[in-house]
Amino acid sequence: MPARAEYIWQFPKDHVIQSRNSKGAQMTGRLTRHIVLIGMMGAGKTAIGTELARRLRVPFTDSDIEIEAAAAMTITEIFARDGEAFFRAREAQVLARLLAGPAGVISTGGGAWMQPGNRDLIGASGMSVWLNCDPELLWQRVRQRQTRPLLQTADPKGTLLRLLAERSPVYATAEVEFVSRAGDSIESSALRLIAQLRATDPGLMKEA
Ligand SMILES: Nc1ncnc2c1ncn2[C@@H]1O[C@H](COP(=O)(O)OP(=O)(O)O)[C@@H](O)[C@H]1O
Ligand SMILES: O=C(O)C1=C[C@@H](OP(=O)(O)O)[C@@H](O)[C@H](O)C1
Ligand SMILES: [Mg+2]
Repeated sequence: MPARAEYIWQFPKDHVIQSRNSKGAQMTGRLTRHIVLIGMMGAGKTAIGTELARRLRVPFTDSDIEIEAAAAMTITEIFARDGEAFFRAREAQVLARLLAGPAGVISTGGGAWMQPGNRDLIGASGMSVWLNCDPELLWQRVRQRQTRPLLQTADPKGTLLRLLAERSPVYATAEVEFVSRAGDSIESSALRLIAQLRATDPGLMKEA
């Protein structure tokens, strides 16, 4: 039995177990591996991932939401109190735990794919999908919200563009690239993504 703090990070909380159980019957046999959404802040990993899982009737998890639940703190509070390195360690633990669970849609935080260990783990049991998004569209989506500590700088747009430039070559190593377009709704993006995933891997979704 791990110490209490490790237990909280590495194992699901009760509500996660229950939501998985209640959806388990629907889901069994439908996805042969996880669909793991990666990409920049504002690309729509959380929004499109939620809709994708709803349409596929598979469990949806988001590593940021899981971290916040385990810590009983917001991402902003975790960064402020414990720093980015602490957050990255927790993120890796949470991802490992989600990847060990039943196949579903997992939305990651924008920095998760930058860690080689995370990429290896995701590749072992999931299909990595890069939500690629135009820089201006990213900025329009993230500028409204103060929930991303990495963008709390004197020049948040410049920071976003710098991070995007640094990260894009690594994001591009994902198995699938999905281009998120300005005119598309979340719903139409999810439908287009399902079609693309089916075409990429016909064995990914098994009919129930
Ligand atoms: N077509 C779209 N695809 C994705 N997100 C969209 C779209 N249109 C509007 N949005 C909004 O943009 C934001 C995307 O943020 P989010 O899903 O949190 O991205 P991420 O998890 O990648 O940081 C959300 O507020 C979402 O409602
Ligand atoms: O890009 C990043 O390094 C981060 C992205 C955020 O998630 P979203 O990509 O869902 O906004 C969150 O994990 C944290 O603020 C760090
Ligand atoms: Mg998100």
